[in-house]
Amino acid sequence: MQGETRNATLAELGLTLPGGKSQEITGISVDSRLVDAGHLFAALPGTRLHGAEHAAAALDRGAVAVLTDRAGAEVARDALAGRDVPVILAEDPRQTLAFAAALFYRRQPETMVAVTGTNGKTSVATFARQIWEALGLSAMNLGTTGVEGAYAAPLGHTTPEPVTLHRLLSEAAQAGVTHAAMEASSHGLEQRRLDGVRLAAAAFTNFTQDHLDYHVDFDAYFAAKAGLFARVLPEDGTAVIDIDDPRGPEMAAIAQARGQDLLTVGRAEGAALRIIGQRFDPTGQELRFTWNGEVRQVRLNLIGGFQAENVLVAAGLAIASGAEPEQVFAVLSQLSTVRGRMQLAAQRSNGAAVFVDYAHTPAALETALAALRPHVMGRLVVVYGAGGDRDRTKRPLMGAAAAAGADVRIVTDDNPRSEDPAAIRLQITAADGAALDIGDRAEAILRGAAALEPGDALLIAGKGHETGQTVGDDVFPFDDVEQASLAVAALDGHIA
Ligand SMILES: CC(=O)N[C@H]1[C@@H](OP(=O)(O)OP(=O)(O)OC[C@H]2O[C@@H](n3ccc(=O)[nH]c3=O)[C@H](O)[C@@H]2O)O[C@H](CO)[C@@H](O)[C@@H]1O[C@H](C)C(=O)N[C@@H](C)C(=O)N[C@H](CCC(=O)O)C(=O)O
Ligand SMILES: Nc1ncnc2c1ncn2[C@@H]1O[C@H](COP(=O)(O)OP(=O)(O)OP(=O)(O)O)[C@@H](O)[C@H]1O
Ligand SMILES: N[C@H](CCC[C@H](N)C(=O)O)C(=O)O
Ligand SMILES: [Mg+2]
Repeated sequence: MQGETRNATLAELGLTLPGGKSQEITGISVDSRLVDAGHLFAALPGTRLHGAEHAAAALDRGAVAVLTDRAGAEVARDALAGRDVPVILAEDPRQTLAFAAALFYRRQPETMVAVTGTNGKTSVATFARQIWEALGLSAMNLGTTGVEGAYAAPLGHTTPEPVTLHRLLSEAAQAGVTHAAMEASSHGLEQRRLDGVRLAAAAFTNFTQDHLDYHVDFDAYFAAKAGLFARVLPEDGTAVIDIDDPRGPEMAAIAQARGQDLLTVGRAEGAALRIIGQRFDPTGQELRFTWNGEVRQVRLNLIGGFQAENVLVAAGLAIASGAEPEQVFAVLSQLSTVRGRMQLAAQRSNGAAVFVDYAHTPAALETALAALRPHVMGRLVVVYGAGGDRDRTKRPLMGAAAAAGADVRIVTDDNPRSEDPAAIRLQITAADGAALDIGDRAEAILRGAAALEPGDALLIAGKGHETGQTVGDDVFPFDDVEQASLAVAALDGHIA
């Protein structure tokens, strides 16, 4: 289905031309290769080049107007010379583009929320969608796992660029979606990709090191995330902040300085949604929390202490955007995890559980194992590996994390890509000498599941939701969740 596209004048998109001239456009493109006749070409400064270098190509493909900055106009001077094409100069063309795209595609789900933070974005956005669905609303989430829920579509980015984003929001709204939760990646915020979205509430989960290849330093990375509250969320919006994170109070202060309402989450005293107790069992946890001082208790069929924080942040977003708190708390027991993130994939007939998680860094493996431990009375078994053609230094660190966190370890292949798989495994076992080395991932999973005694649990780490294994240039179908079921069925004689 097409979004509510139309021909629009630049003036309708908030783009004024010198001399009050008018120009109609049929679409907007940020990439010259995607320009069609009648498009506005947004020539943006990039990390590798200025989009204005491709202005000539965009015009050849039929662009009728160009949006850029001063530097871009300079770059495109020759290309534009002699062509009667209006150029809109903007201080911050990415933000101008975001606003123009919002006006061009017009419709958005009525109630929109966004979540930022280093970890937990996909989980929070998914839980928010599930809460709304359980309340009978037409809802979706948008992010790393694509667009999911009442409207579905694949995505290439966690936070898509504004043209794609607003086309999807418009299509979804037209399909009847009224509630949407989106992930705000730090790249997306920095590049103003979601500046045109009308948010009722926004959330912050936590802040740890990541993406320092893109942001110049830690402070710049924090500033990008803070932009969600300092710039994107309007003053009448509500900020939902996890104040347990060391940077949470700073984020809350930024929101308050804008006059936004604050809904705090965490274990810390004073949190509006405050975790006061958690009891873990093999398939989930009992969560005790207070809402404005009043005690509640709910069952969460979710593994990992941190999921309670994600759930309460999602509940905070639902409440902040208009849902009835009592109704929200009543549906929390129905929430299920994001695919491939601490997902219960199968269970042996002796009760031992098999989990699949996407942990593919030393810190993530450490966190995943530590989060599983309180759920497990017996031994923790882990099947893990490391991808080829990726950071080699993480391999021994992953070995050390597994050795420290799990009782029984099997090192296997992840996505070897162009590397020798056995050599990758050796670099891991260098730091985990007691681990078994079984290259074939299906066999490793079978052996891991076979080792499970009552009360034990198996974590299959590294590939999460992935559905293929890349060996050389080939991608073979491979799904950890499916392999876990097959292994358990083979061992116990039934499909789990
Ligand atoms: C680092 C980064 O975010 N780059 C984004 C940025 O591209 P860039 O600045 O590198 O672009 P460039 O290659 O220098 O080109 C400059 C401009 O010229 C245009 N161009 C380029 C070539 C051409 O022939 N014609 C043309 O018009 C490009 O579309 C671009 O607008 O602007 C482009 C258009 O908006 C984005 O597609 C591109 O995302 C790239 C593909 C990307 O991989 N981004 C990742 C890192 C990202 O955004 N990830 C986050 C999540 C991260 C996480 O949490 O894990 C996400 O939200 O997905
Ligand atoms: N609140 C949290 N605190 C600490 N770790 C978390 C939290 N939530 C999730 N994680 C860890 O981060 C992993 C990824 O979770 P999720 O996909 O929800 O995060 P994300 O922010 O969307 O990540 P990405 O930037 O990769 O899309 C989980 O598998 C888990 O190990
Ligand atoms: N986005 C990450 C995912 C890694 C997942 C892991 N299964 C691997 O293949 O290394 C990367 O490409 O480095
Ligand atoms: Mg994500």
